[in-house]
Amino acid sequence: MTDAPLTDTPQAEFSPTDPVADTITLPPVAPDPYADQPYGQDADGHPDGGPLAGLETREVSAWFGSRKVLERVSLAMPAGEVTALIGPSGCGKSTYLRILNRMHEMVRGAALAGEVLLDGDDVYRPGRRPAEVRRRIGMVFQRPNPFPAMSIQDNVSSGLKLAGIKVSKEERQHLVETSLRRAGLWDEVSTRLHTPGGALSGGQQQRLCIARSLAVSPDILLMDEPCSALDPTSTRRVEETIAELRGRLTIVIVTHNMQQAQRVSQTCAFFLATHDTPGRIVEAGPTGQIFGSPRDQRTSDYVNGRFG
Ligand SMILES: Nc1ncnc2c1ncn2[C@@H]1O[C@H](COP(=O)(O)OP(=O)(O)OP(=O)(O)O)[C@@H](O)[C@H]1O
Repeated sequence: MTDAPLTDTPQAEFSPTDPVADTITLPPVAPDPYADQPYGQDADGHPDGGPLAGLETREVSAWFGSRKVLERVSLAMPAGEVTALIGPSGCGKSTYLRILNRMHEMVRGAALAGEVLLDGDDVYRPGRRPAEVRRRIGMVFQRPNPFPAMSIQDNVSSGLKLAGIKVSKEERQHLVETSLRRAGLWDEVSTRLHTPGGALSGGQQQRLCIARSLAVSPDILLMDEPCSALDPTSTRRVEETIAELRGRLTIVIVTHNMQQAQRVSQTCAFFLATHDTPGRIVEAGPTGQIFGSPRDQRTSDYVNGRFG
């Protein structure tokens, strides 16, 4: 947590016309620093490969135009764990999440200051390509967004195409199965991989989107209220998937559901903004502590439903 005066200025400004910022939709990503790395399996053919990566922000501030919406947010999101971001509407949780994988810069007039360290290396380092960052830091959105007319298996492998990753047919089939298994969807769809993604239920579609993100073997998975459009049963299934993924990759989830934050996360950060101050972290720490014995009265009021 930081409580410094408002003296910083934007260190980077972006525009949608920035050719580098546009590369998320322009495969292939070249040169590919991970070209030799097997996707979805380690050297022994087991799912996953490589060490787990953590994420950390230092003094991150953000603006939309001249309006500052985040103030010096410092937070460590431990490798292999689930970190929950909680706080009232408008306090900057989604903006913060989108800063983590360089999606913030896709908004005209957006700016930021501070550092975002993926395994100690700043994702905003000059020369670092946004598309490579977004491949290592995947994102699942509030509303499931599969390609509705595309088959289930093509939905999963579309992530590879978007990232410019070339694999053989056999590797692709293996990856589709591995990703669907890890997303907890394989048993429900293995006999109908050629049917359209749009034919699945909302909860299944969300797990399909998780599988699509997993296909490119990200280090980090960002989830922006992934269950807010789902019924309780689907929500429980997605939470089970999150629990199964824990330890395999690092997850950061925005949620308004306090029970969900307690169920799925090990670390929790409480954000708060007021009408004339930008969003900042009031308190962050082990989830048990944030909910069981918060240090700040505002945290206590929020997690106990007394405001927001
Ligand atoms: N594209 C944008 N252009 C201008 N202002 C924006 C934009 N996106 C968000 N904001 C503003 O930034 C502030 C933080 O918004 P953000 O969506 O990050 O909050 P949040 O905590 O995720 O809210 P919620 O819980 O309702 O989703 C808000 O005041 C919002 O109006």
